[in-house]
Amino acid sequence: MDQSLFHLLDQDQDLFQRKWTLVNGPVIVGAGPSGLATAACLREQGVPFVVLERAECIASLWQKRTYDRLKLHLPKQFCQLPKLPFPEDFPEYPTKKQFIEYLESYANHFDVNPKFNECVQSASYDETSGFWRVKTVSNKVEFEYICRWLVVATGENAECVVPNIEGLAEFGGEVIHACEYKSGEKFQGQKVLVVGCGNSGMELSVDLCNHNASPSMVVRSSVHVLPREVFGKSTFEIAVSMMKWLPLWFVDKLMLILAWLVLGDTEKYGLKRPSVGPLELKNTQGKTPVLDIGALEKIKSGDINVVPGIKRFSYKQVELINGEKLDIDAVVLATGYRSNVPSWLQEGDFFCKNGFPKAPFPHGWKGNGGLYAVGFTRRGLSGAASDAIRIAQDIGKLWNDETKQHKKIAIACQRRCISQF
Ligand SMILES: Cc1cc2nc3c(=O)[nH]c(=O)nc-3n(C[C@H](O)[C@H](O)[C@H](O)COP(=O)(O)OP(=O)(O)OC[C@H]3O[C@@H](n4cnc5c(N)ncnc54)[C@H](O)[C@@H]3O)c2cc1C
Ligand SMILES: NC(=O)C1=CN([C@@H]2O[C@H](COP(=O)(O)OP(=O)(O)OC[C@H]3O[C@@H](n4cnc5c(N)ncnc54)[C@H](OP(=O)(O)O)[C@@H]3O)[C@@H](O)[C@H]2O)C=CC1
Ligand SMILES: O=C(O)C(=O)Cc1c[nH]c2ccccc12
Repeated sequence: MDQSLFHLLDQDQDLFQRKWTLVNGPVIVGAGPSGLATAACLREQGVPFVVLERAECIASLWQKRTYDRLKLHLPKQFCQLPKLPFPEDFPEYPTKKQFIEYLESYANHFDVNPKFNECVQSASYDETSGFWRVKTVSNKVEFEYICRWLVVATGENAECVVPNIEGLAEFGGEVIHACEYKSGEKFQGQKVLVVGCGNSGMELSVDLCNHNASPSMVVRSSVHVLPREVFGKSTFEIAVSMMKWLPLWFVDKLMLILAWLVLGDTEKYGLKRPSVGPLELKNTQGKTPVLDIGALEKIKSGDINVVPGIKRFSYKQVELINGEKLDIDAVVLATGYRSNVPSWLQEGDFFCKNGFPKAPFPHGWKGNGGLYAVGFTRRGLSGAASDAIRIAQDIGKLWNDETKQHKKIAIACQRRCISQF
């Protein structure tokens, strides 16, 4: 055993109570697209790894916490993971079911077998030994993994944001977060308040209309709505192509002109635009523009009722900041997600309090002491794919160097033993 590990064992009696594993290679926390992509790239280089996943399946965000009608909203070439493209017969915008099928076959193809139902409780770096200690709990049993490299792949959407709005506890009707919403079927005939107007709020409002419910959607500040396509071509793709030649601010201006030509003036319908352009806002604050797939039409027709911010809830009612009171049967909180990294990673240099790396893109993938982050660049699946490639290359090189050194030491020891006989 590596001498430095004795130091770890000496200082912690607890370790003997827990089941512990010395991992040859990195531990990857999270088996979503980011964790799977990193694992696949490591597999290609022959580097062993362990993937820890709190759920009982891969891609739990997609399998457990998204609604039925969900489709990828960027064209498929921007959503595939490294080294294995989507099947050719997939449509331009794969459905959630197709995306999950792809991820399952991706994990099988690269022989990625995560340890399921293992929620990472803490991870800390031991300076003296240069090892990470990753503690998990599974069915009340504690496990510990000791490794040289730690890859954080728990995602930008690890936990739901549930705002504390006055009176919500007294509301009396059903209150769910968007991550629990599957379909509008059970809301048929009901008046539903959708809080939030990001992609979730907009798409759930459309789904509610399609199931004969009456949604009112809260827009408390501002939102950029862009058409998903312009003259049959993906708006996102157009923006990516233009950014090769033009500065971001200029592409933003062109996007807003295109949006105005296709959608008209959205402010007329209560959808005030932010003062910062859509791509700059995504890059600087992580706020994703809405790619419209039919919500705007339903807003224009009045099927989706746009309302301002909330003052307070009372029994089966909401009071808005303009003093208006609405009778409602249910509330869907489409109020977004957050990272959970600060709750388990005991580290203060690399990650901010908000659970995202401190260093701006493209520097936020590698920290000190063998720490890595994949999927935190606010660039969706394509951002996660490029992080994964970089991280696997970096770890691959270090792992190969260390493995060669260990082999040399082993051979030297063997020679010494032989010469002593
Ligand atoms: C509704 C929705 C639609 C989206 N659509 C698109 C799209 O079309 N295109 C696009 O590019 N992006 C899209 N995104 C962005 C999304 O972030 C990515 O699609 C993708 O899921 C990110 O992958 P990830 O692996 O980084 O995170 P996740 O998919 O969230 O995976 C993280 C995994 O880590 C696990 N985990 C978390 N904490 C722990 C812990 N403490 N211990 C162990 N395991 C843990 C989770 O259970 C989860 O399985 C969408 C997001 C949402 C919410
Ligand atoms: N088809 C697809 O591919 C889809 C992709 N997604 C992606 O998932 C990610 C998360 O999206 P989403 O779930 O929409 O979350 P977002 O973070 O994008 O949006 C949250 C919304 O909730 C509002 N909000 C938060 N708190 C309150 C409050 N107290 N009162 C009123 N409004 C509030 C925010 O308003 P404010 O701006 O004022 O803070 C904002 O409008 C995004 O990256 C998105 O693109 C989501 C759905 C579908
Ligand atoms: O859907 C998401 O959450 C994404 O992050 C995808 C995405 C990455 N960059 C963008 C820019 C504009 C719209 C969506 C995205």
